[in-house]
Amino acid sequence: MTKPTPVNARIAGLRDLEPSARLDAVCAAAGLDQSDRALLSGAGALPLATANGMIENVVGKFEMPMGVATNFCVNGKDYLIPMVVEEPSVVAAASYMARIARAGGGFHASADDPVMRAQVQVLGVSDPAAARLRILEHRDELMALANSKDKVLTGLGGGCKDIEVHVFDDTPVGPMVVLHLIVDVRDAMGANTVNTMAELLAPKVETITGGTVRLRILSNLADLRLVRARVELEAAALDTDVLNGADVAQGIVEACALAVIDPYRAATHNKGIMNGIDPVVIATGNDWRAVEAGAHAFAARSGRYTALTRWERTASGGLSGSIELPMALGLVGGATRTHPAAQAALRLLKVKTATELAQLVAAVGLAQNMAALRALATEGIQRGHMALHARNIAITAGATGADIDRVARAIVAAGDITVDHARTILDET
Ligand SMILES: CC(C)(COP(=O)([O-])OP(=O)([O-])OC[C@H]1O[C@@H](n2cnc3c(N)ncnc32)[C@H](O)[C@@H]1OP(=O)([O-])[O-])[C@@H](O)C(=O)NCCC(=O)NCCSC(=O)C[C@@](C)(O)CC(=O)[O-]
Ligand SMILES: NC(=O)C1=CN([C@@H]2O[C@H](COP(=O)(O)OP(=O)(O)OC[C@H]3O[C@@H](n4cnc5c(N)ncnc54)[C@H](OP(=O)(O)O)[C@@H]3O)[C@@H](O)[C@H]2O)C=CC1
Repeated sequence: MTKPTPVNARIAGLRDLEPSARLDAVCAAAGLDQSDRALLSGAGALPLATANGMIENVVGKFEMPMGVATNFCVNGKDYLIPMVVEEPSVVAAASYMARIARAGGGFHASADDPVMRAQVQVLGVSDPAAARLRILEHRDELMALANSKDKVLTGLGGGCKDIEVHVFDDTPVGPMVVLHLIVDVRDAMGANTVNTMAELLAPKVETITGGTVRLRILSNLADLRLVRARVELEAAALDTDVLNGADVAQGIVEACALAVIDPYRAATHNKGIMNGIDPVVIATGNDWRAVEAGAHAFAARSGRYTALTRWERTASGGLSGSIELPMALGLVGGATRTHPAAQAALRLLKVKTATELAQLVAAVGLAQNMAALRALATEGIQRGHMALHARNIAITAGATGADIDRVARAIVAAGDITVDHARTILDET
């Protein structure tokens, strides 16, 4: 078997090319063929008949831009990152921080096994404490039943691995027993897989407990499927012509401190992290609502909503950043296999397992957070963000073709990035 060519994620000057030439450069760097090139370009990427098979009452398709973040090195391997997002400056910011990080060895990531929970809610149990023990006495039998249907998953080494029972003595509807199925879903996101198992077990659970089963559904708080990424930099890596790297590092640490203690800041801080995570989740056809729900529930797990990242100074005066959060992503199942462009995005990423994809996504989230904190702690968000948003403003004002960049440059130079000003410039020419 021939070894796949390693990707070089450092494509200098990509931003200066036209989209078509950029795509050529990306495909060349990743060794993708013409059919993947066509899918990534968006042309005919999702046939209407396929879209019609994905959701209900389909009337058409809604297009979004796909960009590619450069410079990412995670666990010593380079990756080009497809990002589907409507917000300017996100792809640039991720690429920028990945460029800084790669000089120090890039990001280091690790992940738990791909284990999800499904909940089976049991009501009307007169002896919940004893019912819990009766369920645990039947643990092996319940696990065998759960694993009896999905031979593909068990054949791959996945399947139900454990059972937990949680008892809530006092709820608005009386005592409640909640069984958790702990399932290794391998390369699936796993919702359909674990839901099928939970529904299969329900009659048996009713017999064991004497209660009535109501909900049988996965939990999006995928706290057994955590992913982690970290980055470490010398302070000098953050030096610029006008900024001292040590001051920037200290500013990032101080910015993070507010997000750790204050939910008002934590919500925005975590939104910035999801700016990096969601676009990759979407590009690969994964369920971003599930990832969002898991991230925010995890951020609030102590009872107080907090930041998903931590930024600290190292002993040598450098900067270290880390992130940990649930990450339920699949390479199979859901839309990952039905959307042709999602398949092409996965080929661009060259990930072999859902766990590898999760690690990458965490690294992008960390990079995005670093970019936002770096900007916020120094010049503020508006200079870099608004300079890129200026092209949106120019389009809103009616600019087309070459006028978009011309008008954007003019409103940035004038320091008046408004639709009114863009219209004035358009009217003058
Ligand atoms: C926007 C930058 C990167 C500009 O920063 P800059 O200093 O003007 O960038 P530069 O021109 O020196 O370029 C540096 C590198 O950035 C990348 N880059 C730079 N420009 C481009 C471009 N046009 N197209 C593609 N890549 C670009 C590119 O990698 C480039 O290196 P190269 O490869 O060229 O050698 C910087 O100001 C930044 O990182 N700002 C933060 C932006 C951000 O966080 N945006 C998210 C939206 S705001 C928000 O929603 C979240 C927030 C902020 O509220 C979260 C929070 O509060 O925590
Ligand atoms: N709360 C939530 O988040 C909910 C989300 N969803 C949706 O569920 C979907 C994801 O469910 P998911 O279970 O991942 O999808 P699927 O059921 O489509 O795919 C999983 C199945 O793929 C097969 N499979 C083949 N190869 C592998 C492999 N390498 N690793 C694992 N499984 C493999 C398995 O069995 P086999 O071949 O026998 O099928 C497995 O059961 C998403 O669309 C999501 O939006 C649904 C309900 C709730």
